[in-house]
Amino acid sequence: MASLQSQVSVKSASAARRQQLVADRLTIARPSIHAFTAPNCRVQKFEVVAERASFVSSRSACITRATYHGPVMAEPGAKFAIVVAKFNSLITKGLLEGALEVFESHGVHADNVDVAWVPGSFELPVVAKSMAKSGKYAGVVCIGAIIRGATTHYDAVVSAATSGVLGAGTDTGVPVIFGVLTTDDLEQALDRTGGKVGNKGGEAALTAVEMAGLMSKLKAEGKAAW
Ligand SMILES: Nc1c(NC[C@H](O)[C@H](O)[C@H](O)CO)[nH]c(=O)[nH]c1=O
Ligand SMILES: CC(=O)[C@@H](O)COP(=O)(O)O
Repeated sequence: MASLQSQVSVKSASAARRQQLVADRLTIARPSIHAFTAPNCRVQKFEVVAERASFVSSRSACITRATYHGPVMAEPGAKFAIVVAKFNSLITKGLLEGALEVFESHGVHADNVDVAWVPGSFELPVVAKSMAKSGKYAGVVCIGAIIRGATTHYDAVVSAATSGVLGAGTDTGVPVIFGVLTTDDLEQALDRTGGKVGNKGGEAALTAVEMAGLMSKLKAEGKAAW
């Protein structure tokens, strides 16, 4: 497609030159025009100087893109699971409360949220994946609090929990949400458990509602594999 500069130059070119440029351009452009003559697409007569603008406007009139968003309210009857680590339970109990409150305020009845307790964040993935694979839940929230200690054990647990929770979702097609704090100290964790940074457990629950609704829409239109 010719640049805007060359289109402007066409106007000032001699008549003969102008005819040649038009012929060249329409030859170049014609295949593109045919590409957008869909049944509902009205192909406008292209005036050479304004050709590019007309082409773009005509093209945009022919795009029928589908766009999907997840909802903020859960579908009626949708069930969710929360897998929560006992380690650092001072924190994880607060994160769990935040998640339960958000589920309740976003259309998920308390009876439709199952809670499974595991020893530590390292154990979150195996239970999360198993529950996701059961097909009983629209989404699974994983809650943990990994707080750095004196050794590199922190890194091992963070890595395992992160990749494990990710895999539980991608392997099953069920949204599995990472509601696991990874902090340098207790204060940072408290700040994210209803403190000045909010409640990350509640945020994870909201993400679960949105993702579950999105997957439901995509599945309904045959656009999600699971
Ligand atoms: N240090 C933390 C742990 N460590 C325990 C592991 O998660 C795991 O239970 C153990 O290695 C046995 O497999 N877990 C946390 O959730 N948070 C921590 O800070
Ligand atoms: C995240 C951990 O595993 C960590 O809290 C354990 O503490 P430490 O490294 O002092 O053994």
